Parts: sequence; structure tokens; C-alpha cells
Amino acid sequence: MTTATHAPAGYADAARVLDAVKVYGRGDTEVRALDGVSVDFPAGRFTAVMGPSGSGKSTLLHCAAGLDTLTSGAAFVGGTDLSTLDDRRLTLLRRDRVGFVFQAFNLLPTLTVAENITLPLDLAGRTPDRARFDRLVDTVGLRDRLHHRPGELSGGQQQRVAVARAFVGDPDVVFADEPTGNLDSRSGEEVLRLLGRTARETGRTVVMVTHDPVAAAHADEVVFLADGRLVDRMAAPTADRVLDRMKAFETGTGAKAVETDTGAQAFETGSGAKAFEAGTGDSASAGSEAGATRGATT
Ligand SMILES: Nc1ncnc2c1ncn2[C@@H]1O[C@H](COP(=O)(O)OP(=O)(O)OP(=O)(O)O)[C@@H](O)[C@H]1O
Repeated sequence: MTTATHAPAGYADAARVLDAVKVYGRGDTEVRALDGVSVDFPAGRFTAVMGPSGSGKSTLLHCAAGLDTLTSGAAFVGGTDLSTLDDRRLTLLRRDRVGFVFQAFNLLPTLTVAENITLPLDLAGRTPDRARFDRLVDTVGLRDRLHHRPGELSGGQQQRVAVARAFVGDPDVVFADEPTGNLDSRSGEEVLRLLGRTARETGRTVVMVTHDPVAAAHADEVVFLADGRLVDRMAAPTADRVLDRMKAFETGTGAKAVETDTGAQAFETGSGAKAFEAGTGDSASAGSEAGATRGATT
């Protein structure tokens, strides 16, 4: 196992899954999305999850983050076995110990940039640490946009707000599902650098699902899934090496992977939005109320 650089609460892994099995549907329509995956996400590291379309990447991320439950096996955030938590405690864990960045930025349009960033803390009734907030705002380069609303920002700027929001509560782990999927390559590159830099500067852990070898090359390590199984890990990845590894998958399943790609994108957008609701849990409506209140006072 890899040695952790920043272990939360004495655990070397910020998150991990053990013998994870996830089965969707039954009988003829049964899909085994995860087929016995064990993988650790070391604390303080940036890990990318790659694999062909349909290999189980998003399912792994959602189950590891407590957005979905496993059919069997276990998922841990730090030392907490998620299966031991009831819905309320799971919602609290997601709110207090996990950050999320999705392909769709999921910002609240009525809130300013500053309010969107501090939303998870506001919902938790926590006061933002001013110095930490300031550091994050400077890291993501949004100081001159703090009083703007998301609709006044570019896609890249909106995703930078989402990155700041994910880190503001000092979570054990930030899960990112295709965070650059809606961005042009330049904005995507900025967001990836930012994810890596923020993870390093805050000592936090990032787990990112991506289709893109260039994106994966920003991570400290890449884990590869195929057919719901962990098939490889690559430390210090480069885009070329990741691409070569992916080509090996395509040799076996190339046509199928290309064919299913568009449908999978549509699926992902839907699950991203659902996951965000689940991520904020009962707080989504509170968020709207907060927005309405603030909107009235600004
Ligand atoms: N809610 C669901 N109901 C039924 N099947 C599902 C559901 N979610 C995912 N699946 C199936 O589980 C398998 C793994 O899906 P998943 O989205 O995790 O793969 P992925 O590697 O993230 O794919 P992509 O790269 O195309 O986004 C796929 O066959 C998918 O169709």
C-alpha cells in the first residue's frame, strides 16, 4: 500500500472500497457494474480513475462517496464504514467530510460566487475560516468575481467556484466526476491544475473519474477499471503512457467502447445532477431558501 502524506484522523487511506460489488437490475436486465473491486485512495494524493465506457468508474465514485450503496463489500471514508450509517448520518458525512465536483457545475444561480463557495458551511451552520477562505479564493483566482453570480461567469470560472466550494469545508476527500467534461481544453487544463494544486496546498485527497488521458496525467496515480474490476494502477502517469494503456483496452473492446460513449455521457449528466442533490441531502431546499433570502438582501 502507498504511504500517505497527510492521513486524516490516523488513517492512511482517505477513502477505500473492499470487495465492492454493485449490481443494477435483476434477471435479464441485471448489470454487474462493480465486480469485486478493492482499491484505496491514499490520503493527500490525487488519484484518477480511468477505464473504458461502462467499466464502472462513476459507480465506483458514487459508492465510495456514499452517494450510492454497494450490493456487497464495504466502502470507507477515513475509518468510517459507510454501511454502518443511517441516512441522516450519511448525509452529514457527505456534507462535513466529503467535497464534490461534477461535470455540470451545480452552482446555485441566485447566490454570488462567495455565497456559493461557503454554501456547504452555511448549511452546516459553520462559520467559514476567513484565512482559509481567502487562500482558496486566491488559489482559484476569483477574488475579483466574488460578488458576481454564476450566470456572469465563463464555464471554467464556474468550475473553479465549484472546486473552491468542494474544498472550503476541509473535507477528507474530494470526489470529482468528469470535472472537465463541459470545458474547452484550456479551461479544463486550468481546473485540473487547480485540483492538483489545491490538493497539494491543503493536503487533501482528490479522486477524479475521467475519460481523458491528459486529465489523468495531472494525478499522482491512475487506477484502471475494466468490466467492473480493478485491472491496473500507474504511478506518476504521463498522458502518453495512459493513452497506451487505454489503447490496450480498445484493442479488445474498441468498437463497443466507441459505440456506447454518447449514451454514457447522457447517463452521466443525469447521475451528476442526482448525485449533487444527494450530496447536499436535505440541504438542497435549505440552499434555495438561503439563496432567496440572500437575493432579497443584496
Ligand atoms: N442506475 C443504473 N441502472 C442500471 N444500470 C446502470 C446504472 N448505472 C450504471 N449502470 C450500468 O453499470 C455499468 C457501469 O456504469 P458506469 O456509469 O459506472 O460506467 P463508467 O465507466 O463510468 O462509464 P462512462 O465512462 O461511459 O461514464 C454500465 O453498464 C451502466 O450501463
